Amino acid sequence: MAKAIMLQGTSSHVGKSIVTTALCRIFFQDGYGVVPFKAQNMALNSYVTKTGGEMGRAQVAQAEAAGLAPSVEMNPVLLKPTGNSCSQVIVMGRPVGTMSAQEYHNGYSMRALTTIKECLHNLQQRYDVIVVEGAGSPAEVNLKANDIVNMRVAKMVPAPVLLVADIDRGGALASVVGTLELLDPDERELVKGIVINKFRGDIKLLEPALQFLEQKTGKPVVGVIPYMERMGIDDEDSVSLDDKQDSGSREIEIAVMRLPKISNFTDFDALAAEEDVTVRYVRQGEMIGQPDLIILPGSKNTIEDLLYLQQHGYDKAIAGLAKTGTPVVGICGGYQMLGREIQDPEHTESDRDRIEGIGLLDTITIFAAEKITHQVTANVTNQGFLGLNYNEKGLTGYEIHMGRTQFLTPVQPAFEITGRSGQPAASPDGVVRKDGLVMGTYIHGIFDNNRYRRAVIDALRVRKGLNPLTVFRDVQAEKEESYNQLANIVRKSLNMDLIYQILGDQ
Ligand SMILES: NC(=O)CC[C@H](N)C(=O)O
Repeated sequence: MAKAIMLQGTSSHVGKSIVTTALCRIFFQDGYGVVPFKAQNMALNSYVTKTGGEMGRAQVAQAEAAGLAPSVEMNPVLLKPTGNSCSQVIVMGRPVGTMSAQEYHNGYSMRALTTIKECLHNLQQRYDVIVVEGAGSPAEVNLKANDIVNMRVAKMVPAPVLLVADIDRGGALASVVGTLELLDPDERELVKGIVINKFRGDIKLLEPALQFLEQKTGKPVVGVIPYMERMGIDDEDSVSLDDKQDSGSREIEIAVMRLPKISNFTDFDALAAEEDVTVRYVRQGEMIGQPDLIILPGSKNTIEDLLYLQQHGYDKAIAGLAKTGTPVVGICGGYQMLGREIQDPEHTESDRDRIEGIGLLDTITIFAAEKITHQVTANVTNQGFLGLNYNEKGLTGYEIHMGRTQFLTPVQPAFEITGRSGQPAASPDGVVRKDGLVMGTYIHGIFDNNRYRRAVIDALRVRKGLNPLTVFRDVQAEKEESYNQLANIVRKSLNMDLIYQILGDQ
């Protein structure tokens, strides 16, 4: 039977996910069979497992840190907000419907608890340590009755809890004391320590505050973790996307349209980490400017996001720039938008039956109720995007979509899908427009393919009269390195003896 430890926060975005990831790697380094768990996640930045199940990305990073292949048991419930206070509810990797917040909290969430219990039970049988993550704050007294992710889970496991507070924003002391005050006595009893996260400054100045906290609450401060710059580790939700800094001013500028319902924004992280690339998110009201490439990202609600582009004149701006030679890439929802029309006869995403697309590709997309979620492998043969003549076998990525795209005239596909969820496949994917300036694809994560990413960037360089760069980055190896670095920092910052003692007391 596994031992467990749970990270809960004084509010969202205090850094629970990253501390959970760090603990997963620390226990992994120390030789334990460790597994992450978060009962319910709310995020549009999802991932597709080997068997085609959808789950939150933070648990994927945690699984990788734990040396495991991600599986939906680690995050049995995923809520993907679609707009109008509704979410698509994913249970064990598959969508079970779109529900309003009311329907979910007052009717459905408690039913999901049985699944959550089963997953926990299975993981407890198979691993030595479970690192459980909560969500938001456990002290939302109005939501507590239907909570399936914080204290109810802690009691179910049962797991000792570390309460994480963000000191960077200020108010950390009050939020720790206040959170503990609002918990029921048995819940408060489960909290075994406090973690101060995102600290910058002089620790000497903080020390009296730590003593105060220990005296006031009777709980030990388990550690103070320094503020860490982004370490190339996947974030949980689009709150973090808005915190992302554009990556400086480098030779190649890629403008990514910041759609209100952007999904899978991790598609662009590997581009942003290139030394010669700036990824600039074009937020509402901002100009697109004169980038070297425009990317329309994936979207949980293609029609609403296309309407957003139209309302702000971005559709015309993109079409205008494409006309004067700026290359455009659309990924998944962005690919759908680039076509002539999108139809949603069953209203799977919005109330509209149809909407006119940006019209850069000769395609039409029709939404179907059945969702396609697969990890894919793909080949690319003579891909002429940006005038390249690019060939590579065994590219990897994943598909998450309800829409099916048809070609109105014969087109040059962008990729050839050769495998889906481990089964052989043979189907064309996407389009490269004849002039090589516009490309659409359903494959998320396509720029995580190291050689392909570099080829596209180098083609952009050549268009600008710059020489190609002779660099090769292995983003997967870099990620591994980031988990180790993270673990080193957190190990130094936390009293690991105390954490092992808390684990051992179970
Ligand atoms: N991941 C995406 O971009 C999804 C696009 C669109 N919402 C669909 O389901 O087809």
